[in-house]
Amino acid sequence: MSSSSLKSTSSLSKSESGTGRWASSDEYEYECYGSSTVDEEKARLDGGYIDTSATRRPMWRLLAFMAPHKLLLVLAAASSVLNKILDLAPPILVKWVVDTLEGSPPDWLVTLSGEPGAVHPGKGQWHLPLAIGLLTIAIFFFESLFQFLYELLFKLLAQKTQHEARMGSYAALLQREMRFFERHRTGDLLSLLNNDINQLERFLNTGLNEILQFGVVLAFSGAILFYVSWELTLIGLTPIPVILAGSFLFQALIQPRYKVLRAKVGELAARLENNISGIAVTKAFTAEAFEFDRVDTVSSEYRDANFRAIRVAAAYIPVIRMSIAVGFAAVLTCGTYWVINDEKGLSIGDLVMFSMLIQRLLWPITRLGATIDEFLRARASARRVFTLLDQAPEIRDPENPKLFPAPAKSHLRGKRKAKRKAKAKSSSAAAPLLTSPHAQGAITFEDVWFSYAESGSPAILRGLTCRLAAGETVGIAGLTGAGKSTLAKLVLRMYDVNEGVVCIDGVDVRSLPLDVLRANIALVSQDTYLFHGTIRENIAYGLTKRKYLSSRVEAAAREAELHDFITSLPDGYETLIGERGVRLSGGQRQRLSIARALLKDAPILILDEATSAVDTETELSIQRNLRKLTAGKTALVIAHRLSTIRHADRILVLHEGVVAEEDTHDNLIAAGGTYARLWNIQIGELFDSSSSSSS
Ligand SMILES: Nc1ncnc2c1ncn2[C@@H]1O[C@H](COP(=O)(O)OP(=O)(O)OP(=O)(O)O)[C@@H](O)[C@H]1O
Repeated sequence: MSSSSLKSTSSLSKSESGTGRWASSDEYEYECYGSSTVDEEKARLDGGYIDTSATRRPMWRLLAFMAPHKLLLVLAAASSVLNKILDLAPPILVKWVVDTLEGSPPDWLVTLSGEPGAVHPGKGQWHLPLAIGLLTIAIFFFESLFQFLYELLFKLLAQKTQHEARMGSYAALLQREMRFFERHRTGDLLSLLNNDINQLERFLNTGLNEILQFGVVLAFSGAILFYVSWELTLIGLTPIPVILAGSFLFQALIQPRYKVLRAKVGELAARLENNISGIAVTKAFTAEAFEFDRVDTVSSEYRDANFRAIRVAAAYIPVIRMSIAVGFAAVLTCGTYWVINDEKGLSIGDLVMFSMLIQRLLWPITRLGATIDEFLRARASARRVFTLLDQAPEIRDPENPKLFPAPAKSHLRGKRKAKRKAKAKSSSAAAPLLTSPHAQGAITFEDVWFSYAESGSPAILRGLTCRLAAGETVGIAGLTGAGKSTLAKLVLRMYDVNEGVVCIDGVDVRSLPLDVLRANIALVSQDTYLFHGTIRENIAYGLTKRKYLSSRVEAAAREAELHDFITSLPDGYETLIGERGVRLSGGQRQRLSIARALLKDAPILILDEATSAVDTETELSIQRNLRKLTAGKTALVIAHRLSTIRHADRILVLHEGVVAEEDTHDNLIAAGGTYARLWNIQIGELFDSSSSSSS
């Protein structure tokens, strides 16, 4: 997906800037836990979950989110309303039949027949049965038609919305900076993309329609009932305050339980995802029982959280049913009494219609609990989705992006050259035109301070300054944890510096569009990550078939010393490598990721421990090829094994957050500093290991 399409998808949300606070701040979320204290529970759930406390009115937001499908929503709602109105017609039809049989037909039937006697029941009279029959068929036909329409349209709307919400959330995730992923659990994010979005879909499939139809029933049958007998209506509606009070109580009790439930779903998903990914470690440490217990604990907590919610939900419906039954019984009792005693102007037809309509009004109220239940679940899910959509990425494209300086074109001749020169001169005497999306590759770190934590922890880089000329190959050495990989991450703008500046070709990386910046850098990182798919797809990662040539994929594999291995496989380049490349060895995975970087052919190549897992022979071969691999590129080669970088143009030694030494391998050895000490240790290790193997 291109960055522009990402922008357009995520812009569906009304993006505001994020709050930057994480889970555990929501007291409400944890207050219903009985077995542990709020503080214990908060500590357990601390970190890794989306904090939704700043997101307001999520269901209105959902409605606004569906604005592009306004017409669909209106048509679905109109069909639903018409269906429900027609559904109220049969009791009225029955009343007309009874009234006619009683000798007082409705006015319209009299008008239709021309004279009252024509509709008086008598042997051989077909007017009434035929009119009622035809009307019934017509009503049921349209009722069914509208049912078909609203079901189809609401489901269509649900499908469109869930797809857009999922893609919008995923686009928002793709744009988030590395820190976001470090602070959030993968399982929780997966749960948002799956469970929460599915919850919204479920609500739009059925819940929204139920709420709408309930409103229609309440308005229409309520009006008819009041018209017929306000006394009987009041008797019939007596359970409603009880039902409403029950619903509010239900809402107050169930809402915090659902919040915990959602957090538990995320926690369980995170635990399972983590465990399945780390299955090899679990087996190697025979920690199956340990992991089983850990999952058992989280799954039990999920079950218990569900029980707490179910207990409340299950009690709600029987309580409501009983209060409805009392109201219904009171209607039948009083109504029958009034008809027998000819009071309140109530006919038999009225009473029959009344008892049918009051049922149509009251029974849907028993569903109110389930509908509110679905609504609240959807609201909790919508809140999480909109929280994600609202938070602006910390690392994003600049508002006034710049590009790289255009390379000087010495081949421009004659008039064209003179014209360009004059134009450049008039615009600015010194500043080059920043018009090129392609970098030359000069990298500068100017007095860079950087710390991973937002505050409190010591800085990893403390005023680091260094310059890499375009086309230069620079080795980076230093003790473990010195900040070597951090340099690479800052060039790629995975993080922003706290102070100072990182420039490429003199342009601050924060001024460049992210896709332009990253398109100019090829990275082979310490942790090779391969995707499920074929070897070819992994080498050409991110490129569509139209964009790469098979011959270039194979050339890249050759340069990475992988081609012979690939062709020895029965399926060659089409071999499936399994999830994360599990069917390849560590060294093969590393070589594949080198090939992937070489195919990208970017002006800047970063090799971060790129050969740490390959055998010595392959490493020697890659080293011999290093000049070829890095020809015409700026290469930043990070290595523990100093032999990997000894032929670099220059070597920088990081120590205590700054460049402590900087020179060629030979000069650094001669200087006898940190580098020389590290080199001697490695040579010594080499010597020790070779002498012990020979003895
Ligand atoms: N995402 C992160 N969040 C917090 N601290 C981090 C993060 N990544 C690295 N660090 C810390 O920053 C320091 C520098 O890490 P970095 O990976 O740059 O070191 P390095 O020199 O590449 O180490 P090595 O040679 O072991 O790969 C380390 O102390 C590490 O613990």
